Amino acid sequence: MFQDLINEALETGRPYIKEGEVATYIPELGRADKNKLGISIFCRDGSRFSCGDTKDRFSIQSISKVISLAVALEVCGFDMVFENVGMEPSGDAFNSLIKLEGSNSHPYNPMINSGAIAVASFIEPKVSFEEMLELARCFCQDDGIVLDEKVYRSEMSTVARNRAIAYLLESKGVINGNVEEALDFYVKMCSLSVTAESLAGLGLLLANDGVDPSGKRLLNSDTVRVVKTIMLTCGMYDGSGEFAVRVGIPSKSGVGGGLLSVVDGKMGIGIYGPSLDAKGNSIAGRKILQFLSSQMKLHIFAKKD
Ligand SMILES: NC(=O)CC[C@H](N)C(=O)O
Repeated sequence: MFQDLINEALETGRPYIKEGEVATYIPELGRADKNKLGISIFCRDGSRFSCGDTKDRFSIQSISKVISLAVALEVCGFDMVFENVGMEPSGDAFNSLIKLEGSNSHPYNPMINSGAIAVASFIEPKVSFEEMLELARCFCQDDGIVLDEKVYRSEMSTVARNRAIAYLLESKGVINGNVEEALDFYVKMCSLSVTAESLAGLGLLLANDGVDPSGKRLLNSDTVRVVKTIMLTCGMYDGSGEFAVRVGIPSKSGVGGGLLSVVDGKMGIGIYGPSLDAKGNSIAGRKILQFLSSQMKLHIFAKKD
């Protein structure tokens, strides 16, 4: 029954694929097949449902900002992170540097590039990339996660804009360490290869207050609460407000086509759909989640009867 609903959700999203495009500003992402579509749902009771291209690997891109924020909160602490990065939606594109000029020069939030590059600079001296890779595997329950070297090299060859952001952050005193190391760390985190299933695993961890399916606590409760709140308000970039109204499930998108969603206390949802809308969010993914949210009353403010 639930499987039927998921199949139906996927088909509800599929017609929208043609209205979007795959990202091409990172050349390697332009090679993705725009027609791919898959959804995985991992529930707290241990049941798992999948439909479509849920085992295809793609780069996590901005969804890594969730992992990095969680690790930064654990390793550097709440105060250190939020003294340097805000918690407000920016209303601008994910790669914007407009609001970095002016009196309040801090990045608006950790879910956009400027904020995540700052967060990378906080973590990088304390946690190695190899350790982050291992953490990502644990959080997602997926030992198959590796650094996608092609995507990494491709992004590094077109990284000028993020490099500009990083140096602007240094000039404002937000980044104090080695800027190039922070940038490299950020791009490597974006280049982790995941599947819709890995994202469902990560979603379940967050839905379950930071406790993995074996009962082991991987993240503090406070960390998980903060991460989910920032996902709700800022996870879909300048589309976050409308998404919160229409779907109402804390989510994070990436330009690789991934979507991570957390139905609190219930389930983690992972979607792969590389055809993106103008804001860089999976276009079919949005529609799938909207369908599931209304059919299953998953909106955080859905009337419970
Ligand atoms: N929105 C995204 O997924 C952006 C991530 C990408 N690596 C970038 O920095 O541009």
